[in-house]
Amino acid sequence: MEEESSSWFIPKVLVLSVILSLVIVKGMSLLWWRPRKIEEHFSKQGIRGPPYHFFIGNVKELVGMMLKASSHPMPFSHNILPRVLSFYHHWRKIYGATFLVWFGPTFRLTVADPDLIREIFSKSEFYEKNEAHPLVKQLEGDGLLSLKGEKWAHHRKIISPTFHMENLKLLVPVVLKSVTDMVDKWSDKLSENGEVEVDVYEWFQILTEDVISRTAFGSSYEDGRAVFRLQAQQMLLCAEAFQKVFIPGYRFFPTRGNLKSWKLDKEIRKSLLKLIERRRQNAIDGEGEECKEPAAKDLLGLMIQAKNVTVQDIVEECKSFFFAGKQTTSNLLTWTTILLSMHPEWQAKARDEVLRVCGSRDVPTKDHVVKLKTLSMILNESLRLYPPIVATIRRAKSDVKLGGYKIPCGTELLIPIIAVHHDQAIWGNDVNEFNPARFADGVPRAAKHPVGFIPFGLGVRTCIGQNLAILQAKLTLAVMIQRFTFHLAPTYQHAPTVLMLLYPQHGAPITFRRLTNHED
Ligand code: HEM
Repeated sequence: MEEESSSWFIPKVLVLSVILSLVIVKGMSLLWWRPRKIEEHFSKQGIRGPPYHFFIGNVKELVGMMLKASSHPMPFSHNILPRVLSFYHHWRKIYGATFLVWFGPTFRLTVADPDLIREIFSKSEFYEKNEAHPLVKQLEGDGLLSLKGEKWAHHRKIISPTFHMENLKLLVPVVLKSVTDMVDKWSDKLSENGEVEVDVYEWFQILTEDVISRTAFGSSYEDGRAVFRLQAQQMLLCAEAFQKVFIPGYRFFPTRGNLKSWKLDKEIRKSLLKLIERRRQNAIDGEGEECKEPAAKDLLGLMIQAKNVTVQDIVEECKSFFFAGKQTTSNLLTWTTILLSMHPEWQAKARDEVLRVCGSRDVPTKDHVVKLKTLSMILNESLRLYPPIVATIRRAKSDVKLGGYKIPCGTELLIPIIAVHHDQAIWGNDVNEFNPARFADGVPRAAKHPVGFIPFGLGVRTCIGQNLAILQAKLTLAVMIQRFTFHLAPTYQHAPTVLMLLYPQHGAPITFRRLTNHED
């Protein structure tokens, strides 16, 4: 009997030790041997970078640099690259603009040469979007932002009509309604001397949430807003988890945060199902009725009508929309307001134009918007100096040649958009100056290279919402400029920082003063 059990025991131990050895060999290969090979492969081509450290790569130095840079505010200057992407700025000085950096055992090649960037964006058959961090994925949803292949193409085709200029023009009155509601609230807070201090970073987020809700849900706006509110709560939970140490599989543990998030997920799904049903019913009830005003096409309506789209697809696209459209646009508005506060001469130029085109009391119309050229130049210069998305990543789908470099399959290419926008070779000696006049002859003539300006990305995966963002920004700024002059509040601290997007670390307190010709 004893003999029998020990004869079982030996093979078991053997199998276990073989498995363990295999795991160790695989682990060592991934964490030690492969990084050496990759470093060697690139070093033969003249590409170097900070040396790989076992398991953590360069994360420790990288996080250390970023934390140090954001530990105190900076002077009122637009030379923000050293603060915002300190690791890139630091290692570029040592290794040149194209270098290898390790995010744990994942390696990324930085690419800031505009010719190479054009090649990456134009050859989407060789380069795909990389897999986002699981928590970011939870935030951004499995929608347009992250989908790939046929499903991405199908969704992009369905959703595109929402963003055609003709459709967006139909949204102008509702956007204006949200904007005027906001500035009316500021007016109500004016002190006796006609001034009010507001943190525009907070206010613009509420505004853009409102506009995104209308674009996404159209006539179901009220119910849709409630869904977005639930999503916002879920995002907060994700953001909290993001700041904790990352444990693989953590999101599957029944922690308090995860339980809350799963409950929210259920509620979101339930609310959306109800919303879709009501919308379908309204469409049936309304068939044959004469429509007085043409209604703008919205994400929900288009997706409900489309073939091969499930409720889960709609849930994921809503997440994607909310994530991609809300804070990007509110950050553009925030940085532009800060810039116009720092540069009163440009604020005055913008005001002259707005008053000339729209008058001092009338709200801007869709026809006015195209005539606001100075405002367009200001927005472009704001997007150049303070791009809300500071970098993007692509992944080589197979072994591929990029310029003269041999890029192995799986290499992640990090494109530091903000570094391209702050490159003296592309923008000239005044690269760090706020000079909207450089865009006077249009975007293609502003820089020495056509790929020098890429705030919305490039190629097939370019931002689908850019027209909406610019339209909303122009309308908001036009109304603000018409009613108030503004400057930085004494408590403002200049501290551009990245947490997924470029945002003002200590908020954006701005003092608004009512314009004398706009006293109601
Ligand atoms: C100032 C505002 C905005 C900026 C700076 C911005 C920037 C970008 C950039 C750089 C990309 C490309 C990312 C990449 O190639 O990896 C992108 C993609 C995208 N953006 Fe925007 N965006 C803005 C506003 C919006 C708005 C308002 C929406 C929607 C309501 C939106 C929806 C999207 C979507 C869905 C994608 C993915 C497109 C695809 O892959 O097919 N964005 N955005």
